[in-house]
Parts: sequence; C-alpha cells; structure tokens
Amino acid sequence: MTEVLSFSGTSVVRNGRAILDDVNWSVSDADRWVILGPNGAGKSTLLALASAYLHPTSGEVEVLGEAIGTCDVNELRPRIGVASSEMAARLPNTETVRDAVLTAVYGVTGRWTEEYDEIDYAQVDEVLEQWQLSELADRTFGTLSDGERKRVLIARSVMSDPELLLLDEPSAALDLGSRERLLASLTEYAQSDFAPAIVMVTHHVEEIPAGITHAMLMREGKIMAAGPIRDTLTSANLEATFGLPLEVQEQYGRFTARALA
Ligand SMILES: Nc1ncnc2c1ncn2[C@@H]1O[C@H](COP(=O)(O)OP(=O)(O)OP(=O)(O)O)[C@@H](O)[C@H]1O
Repeated sequence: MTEVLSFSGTSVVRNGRAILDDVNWSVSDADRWVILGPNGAGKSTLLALASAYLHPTSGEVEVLGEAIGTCDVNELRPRIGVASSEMAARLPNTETVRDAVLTAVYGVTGRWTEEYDEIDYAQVDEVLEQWQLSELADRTFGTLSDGERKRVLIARSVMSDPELLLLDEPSAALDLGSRERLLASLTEYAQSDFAPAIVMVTHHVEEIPAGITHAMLMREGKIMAAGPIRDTLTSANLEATFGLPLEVQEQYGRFTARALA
C-alpha cells in the first residue's frame, strides 16, 4: 500500500479563525473515502489542500509523496483528477463533450491548438463509453442536463489516469434516477482494480456509492470521526457531527439517515 495523502497537524487559518484545525489524516492508494459534515465544516478547504490548490497555514500536507509548499504544484496537479462545480464553471458551454474530456490531457479547458496523439483519442472514446457519454460526444457542454454534466466532469477527471481522484458533491442536485445511475457507475469504478484512491465530499449519506471504504466526519474544521466506513458512519457519530439525534441504517452497502422524532 502506498500513502497518497498525508495531513499532519494541518491547520488553515483565515481572519484569525482555524477553518481547518490540527487535522491528522492519511489515505492509501486502496482507500475510497467519503467526507461528510455540516455547511462550513471545512470539507472544501480539505479538498483544496488535497488538490494542491491551497497551502496549509501550519502543519504538513503531502500529496502523492510531495510536500505542499516545497514541490512544483504544476507537476503535481496533472496527477490528480478533480470533479467539482468550480471545474464545471471553467468548461466553455460551446465545448463538445469529447473535447471537454480530451483537454484533461493538458489540464486545460477549451480546446485550442494543442496536439493530441492517437492514444489520447482512443482513451477519450474508452472513457466516454465507460461513463455512458458516447452518444453525447458531439453535443456541446452547455446543452447538457445536470446529470449529464456531472458525468462529463467525472469522465474528465479520470481521463489522464490520475493517481488520486477528488469528487466534490458528484451527485448533488440530481433527480433520483440520474443519482442512482451515477452512483451505480461510481460503484463500479470504485470497485475496479484500476481505480486510484478516491476522496469524495457529499452532504447526504444516501449519496455514498457502495464501494466506499472509509468515512470522515467533520465539524468546525475538526475531524469528529474517521476510519472504516461501518465503524465511522454510526448514529452517535452523525449526531455529534450534525448536532441533532439521527439514526443511520445500512443496507447492501448503501446508507440512509433520518432525524429521530
Ligand atoms: N478565504 C476565506 N476567508 C475567510 N473564511 C473562509 C475562507 N474560505 C473559507 N472560509 C470559511 O471557512 C469555513 C469552511 O469553509 P469550507 O468551504 O471549507 O466548508 P465546507 O464544509 O466545504 O462547506 P459547505 O458544505 O457549505 O460547502 C466556512 O465558514 C467558510 O466561510
């Protein structure tokens, strides 16, 4: 097992407040993590560190064996796949689905004069097929439904065979059918031998695909609980994290949670 993420004593301070507070966490290449926590808990800040877009105020962050602050992030970032709403906002609406995925090879958005090899074209076709996008390959990004856009973002994030995959709310705002189809694809991907380490953020336990192995619960910049998912995603831990009595249930590797009356 190789360690792909290591946080030790990591804090991020903004306006005198620790928005991430003394976090110690490690992710190995076989892990698939979900991060949950109330609004403002620090989940996006954690992902920004993991994607090498933010430096800690104190403590250390190592990503794929490179220490943030001393390494060349431009060499590191292409090794990390990121699917987030920020990435969606950067993709031009006029870009075709094929090019929106293909341009991940150079880490750019908006195809211009870059040259691609046969192997890139073969790879893009394979990835589009894997994420059920082949029929949409020539459609422009701006004409897609929310569910289709989410698929494009994930396809793009896996296009260059990343060593670490970060998914920020991959199924947020999807209708039930689109969510379930996306979760089935994510489950298949997460359980495949070629998948990298995965860290996904979500607001709802119902949006955790089967195949996720570990969970972290955050509140006010701190880790409330972290470890193997069944040990971590307990009613007591969720109650402490979200501040109300909650009951969590698991069936067939999927979770549900509801407030206790
Ligand atoms: N640049 C900044 N300056 C000041 N405060 C910030 C800054 N960036 C984030 N914060 C604050 O840090 C806290 C954590 O933010 P973060 O976006 O990481 O939370 P989150 O768990 O992702 O929240 P959400 O679920 O709402 O997306 C929030 O209170 C936010 O307002």
